[in-house]
Amino acid sequence: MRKTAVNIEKLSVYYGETPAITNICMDVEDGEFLGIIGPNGGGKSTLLKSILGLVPITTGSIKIYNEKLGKNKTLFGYVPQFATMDKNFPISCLEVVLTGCIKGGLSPFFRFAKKDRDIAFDQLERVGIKKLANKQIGELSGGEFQKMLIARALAVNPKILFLDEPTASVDASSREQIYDLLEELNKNITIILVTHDLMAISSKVGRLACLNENLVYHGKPELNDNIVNKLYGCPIDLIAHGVPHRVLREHGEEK
Ligand SMILES: Nc1ncnc2c1ncn2[C@@H]1O[C@H](COP(=O)(O)OP(=O)(O)OP(=O)(O)O)[C@@H](O)[C@H]1O
Repeated sequence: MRKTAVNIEKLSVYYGETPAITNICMDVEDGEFLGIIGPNGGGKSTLLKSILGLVPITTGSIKIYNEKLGKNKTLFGYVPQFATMDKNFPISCLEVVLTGCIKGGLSPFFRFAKKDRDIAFDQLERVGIKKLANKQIGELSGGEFQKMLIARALAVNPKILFLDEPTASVDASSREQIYDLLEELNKNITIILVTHDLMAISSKVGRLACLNENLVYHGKPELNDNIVNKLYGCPIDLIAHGVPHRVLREHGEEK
């Protein structure tokens, strides 16, 4: 039987008086590829950040490999939303990946060890962009930029990789490459992916969590009308396995 990588019990997170997620109970198995979907503001990023220990839990608990949260952050790799990084910042692709190797802060004359540079090069190779190591990040395409962020997250040799909308700003071919890369990485790493990409999700992930403040659905990546309506509050075009699954009603259209 597989170990439980993440165990979430009755989790609620409030920002002040505002609930972001309420009463979430969910397990993620070791080696799983979990997709999290839901409408804007549905609490997806908050769920990721609470597992990562980046936002305080209001009530409930999270355990990582059966240990209390906070004891084992080194197990985590995190690819944040694209928009959170300034592409004009003067830093090379390799240097960004090296920041993933920093442990315990920087001193004034800090230099990366050769070992760290080797790790960074290895991770760039793993994601297929080693030749771009010395390029400034402003010169990278959207897809290359995302691969660089994945390489940075891999530099800590994580057991669980968290990604927050890694395909949001990339073209169709880069999106496919990123999903192929995640599929390959999932052979050794548990993956938890937040996405709005319903087209890809059903064919790529092992299980799906649908979040709209509450956990609306958690199970096989097969969505039906009922779940979609509960989740988004309106019909949407849903495409599963690359084939039009069904065409749902337009907004405002009568039954
Ligand atoms: N730092 C914060 N302070 C106050 N409220 C916040 C904060 N971060 C998120 N929220 C609120 O919490 C709720 C959930 O937000 P969250 O970003 O987790 O949703 P999301 O599903 O990731 O959204 P999106 O798909 O738009 O990225 C929203 O109502 C949002 O406005």
